[in-house]
Amino acid sequence: MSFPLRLGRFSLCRPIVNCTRPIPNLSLRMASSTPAPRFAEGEDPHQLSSDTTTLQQQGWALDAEGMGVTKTFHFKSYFKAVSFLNMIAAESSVKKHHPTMTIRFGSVDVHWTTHHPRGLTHKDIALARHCDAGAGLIGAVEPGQGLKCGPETK
Ligand SMILES: C[C@H](O)[C@H](O)[C@H]1CNC2=NC(N)=NC(=O)C2=N1
Repeated sequence: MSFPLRLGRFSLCRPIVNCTRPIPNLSLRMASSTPAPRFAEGEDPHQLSSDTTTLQQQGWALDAEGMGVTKTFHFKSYFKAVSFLNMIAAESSVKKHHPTMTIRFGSVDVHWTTHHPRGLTHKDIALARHCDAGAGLIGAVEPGQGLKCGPETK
C-alpha cells in the first residue's frame, strides 16, 4: 500500500504507529511502572496484600519502590490543611510512626513507609486508614475542589 492513499476527494496519510509489529519490552516497561508492594520482614503478606488493595481503592498509591503508600488530601482552606497535618502529627507521636508530609495552600501529601524493618508494614496501613478517617472529619474535598494558589498542579 502506498501513501498518501487516494480515496476520491480524500487522501489518507501513512499511520504513525505500525500496529502489526509488537513493541519490544512493552510488557516489561508496563510492569516497571506499576510497582509490586514490598512488605517488611515479619509481616503477613496475605493480610497486607489485601489491605494494600483496599487502600488503593481509597486513592492511595504505592510509591516508586513499592515500600510505601502515598496520597494527596485536598481542602478548601489552608487552616483545614494545617489542622489535618497536626491531627496526623499527633497520632504519629502516639504510635511512634512518622510520615513524610508536604503541606501546600490547599492540600497535604502524605507518604507512609517503615524504615526499620524496611518496607510496607501494618503500621503504615493503620496510619493510612487514620488519615482517611481524619480527612473525612476535617472535610477533605475531591481533587480539583481544593484551594489553589499559583500554577501548581497538585
Ligand atoms: C524508636 C522509634 O520509635 C523508631 O525510630 C520509629 C520512629 N518513627 C518511625 N517512623 C517510620 N515511618 N518508620 C520507622 O521505622 C520509625 N521508627
